[in-house]
Amino acid sequence: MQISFTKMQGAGNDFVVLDETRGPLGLSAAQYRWLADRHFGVGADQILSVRPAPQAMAGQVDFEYVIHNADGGEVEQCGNGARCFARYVFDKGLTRQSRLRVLTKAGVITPQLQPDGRVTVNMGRPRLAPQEVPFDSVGLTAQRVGRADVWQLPLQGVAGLDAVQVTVLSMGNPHAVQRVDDVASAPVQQVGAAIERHAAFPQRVNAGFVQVLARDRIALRVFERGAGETLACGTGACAAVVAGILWDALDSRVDVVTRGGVLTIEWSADPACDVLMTGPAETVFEGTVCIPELSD
Ligand SMILES: N[C@H](CCC[C@H](N)C(=O)O)C(=O)O
Repeated sequence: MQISFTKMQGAGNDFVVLDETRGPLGLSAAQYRWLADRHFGVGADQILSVRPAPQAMAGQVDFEYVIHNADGGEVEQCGNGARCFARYVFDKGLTRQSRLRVLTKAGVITPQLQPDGRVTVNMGRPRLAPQEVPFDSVGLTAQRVGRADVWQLPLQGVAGLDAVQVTVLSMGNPHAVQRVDDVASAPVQQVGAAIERHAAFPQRVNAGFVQVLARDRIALRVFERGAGETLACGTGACAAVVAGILWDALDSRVDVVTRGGVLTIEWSADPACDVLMTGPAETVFEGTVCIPELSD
């Protein structure tokens, strides 16, 4: 199947963007995996599909945004992708609005294009209850740090660790966030992979590693569910700042330094309040590719 695509990146988290406004391409999980493959396909952390608003929500939302991880699995939310989504539909002339209502599996988000080229997205409120993540806490113990539960997550001797201490929350997708002294030397590959597939997370999880640099600045690395470590994770940055504020370690506006760039996250510390994320969104190149017939 010959298709056109646009390659984009937001703080180094990279995407293949597909225009499905004239109808779905009907790709299989194996074909999403092929598109994401950095050797046999195009290469990306996630595949983003731009679809029209569902008929049932005409007038309530402007577009539907569907996300697949590099492993081919569909997921609820992607923050860096949301900024690229907004940049894409505006630059392609699919909208003349600079503020959009975008339907995702996790609900409606509202990206806003900024005059300086960055994009601000209202990512909705954080979900803190274990069952909303989902996180199976049966048999696990937690201690309170500030206003957060910090769970003792047993590991079978991974990287010489018997356990890690994580705060667990959802930004529509699941996150387990731990504080480390130095992100550069943190065992992200080994420990991140063990957390991603830990039995306490029935739908797996994104594993964040946070170093607090100041009350308004953190460094962050994320081992993403279905993609491995990425240069940046937008929902991971939101989750890390929410956790840090609940730990009483951060103020309400935080610059998140990732390996691919800086994101700015704002949250007022009220669980009923939405999280705002601001960051870059860039088009890298346009292309066409012939996707092989691959079934799951
Ligand atoms: N790996 C994530 C989806 C992509 C999130 C990330 N790229 C972002 O910018 O939020 C998950 O499985 O929930």
